[in-house]
Amino acid sequence: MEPRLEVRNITRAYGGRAVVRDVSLKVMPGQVTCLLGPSGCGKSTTLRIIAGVDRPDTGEIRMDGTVIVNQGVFVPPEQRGTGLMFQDFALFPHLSVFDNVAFGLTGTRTEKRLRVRELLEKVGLVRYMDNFPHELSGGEQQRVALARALAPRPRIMLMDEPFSGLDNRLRDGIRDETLSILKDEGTAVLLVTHEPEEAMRMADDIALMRKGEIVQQGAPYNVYNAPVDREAAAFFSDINVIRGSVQGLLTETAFGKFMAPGQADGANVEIVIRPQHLKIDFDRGGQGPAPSPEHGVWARGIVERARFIGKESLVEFRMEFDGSSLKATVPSVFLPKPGTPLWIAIRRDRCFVFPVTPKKDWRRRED
Ligand SMILES: Nc1ncnc2c1ncn2[C@@H]1O[C@H](COP(=O)(O)OP(=O)(O)OP(=O)(O)O)[C@@H](O)[C@H]1O
Repeated sequence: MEPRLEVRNITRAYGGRAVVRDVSLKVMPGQVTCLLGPSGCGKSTTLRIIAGVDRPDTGEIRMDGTVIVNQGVFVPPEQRGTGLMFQDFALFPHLSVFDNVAFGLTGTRTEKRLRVRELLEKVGLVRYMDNFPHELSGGEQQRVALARALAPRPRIMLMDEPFSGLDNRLRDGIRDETLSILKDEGTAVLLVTHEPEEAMRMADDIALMRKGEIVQQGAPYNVYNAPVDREAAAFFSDINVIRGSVQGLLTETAFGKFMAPGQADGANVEIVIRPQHLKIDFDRGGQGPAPSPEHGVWARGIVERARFIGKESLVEFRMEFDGSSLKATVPSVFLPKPGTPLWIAIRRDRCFVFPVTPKKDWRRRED
């Protein structure tokens, strides 16, 4: 199938600093693709280039196979068939809800009326048709903005952090509602967000961006469960990191041996594991549980802190073998006292082994 949108190798620099580097991505018809990454990584610039309000220095963009941007071609924004929705959704304050939604529509009066009604029914706001934006709540205004953007049946919706201005309590509901309307309309969507939870909730496909580059693109399940590197893993959740060096394709650690395929002897590696994939067991008089193929060797840690964080408990340990700290999450309420010795094992099927990279927290804003 032909992609609805295909971006090929676009780059963009401001004042000599590259903010979009060789970005390629595809959005398939009817699919929601999330461009996910920390603040400042170049997501909005990429979206602006696709919308046509900025131009790439190099690269090409195609819509349904037709070139809309390259070195010799530049289709103006209004001819691209894109719908736009931003955090600041800016309805026209002097126009009624009906006229806001009808704004970009062409056709006869009857055709326009039918389309506006259809969309206002979908977003559940027919009764506010004659009201003005200031008479609506933030969530309702958001729904009008969605109806307005969808009214001319765009080939693709470009959405830049459209939910970040909304109250936390409203946000999940509005996200789900928006997604079902987008799916119902069969619109392809490229949605920019810095929130992994939002991307996991909305996307059929996630393009993970960092420092101007797409580092991984795939289904949410794959991006979460098969991250390309430690930073990609850390972008979605807290992680634990255990270090080791490789001998004969294996890394020896306090938790036993781990496979390190493709790594040379002497290479330093990091074993990355999410807190929900640590196993905890009781001290049993200082013996701990016996090793098993699934869990490998158990290691003893001392509880430093335990907190209930809603649905699960987060327990922090100081490990006896090297004084490092590890975090484990446990479903429901499990609040051992600080100082309690417990044993920890690692789910072998859920850890990732990566070559050592310099330490950096990608959730922070990039300079
Ligand atoms: N018109 C511009 N002139 C100069 N620098 C710019 C311009 N637009 C963006 N930048 C810089 O490019 C980098 C990427 O910005 P961009 O807005 O694309 O990032 P982002 O990932 O969308 O971040 P955020 O979520 O904070 O908007 C930033 O360092 C920003 O300061």
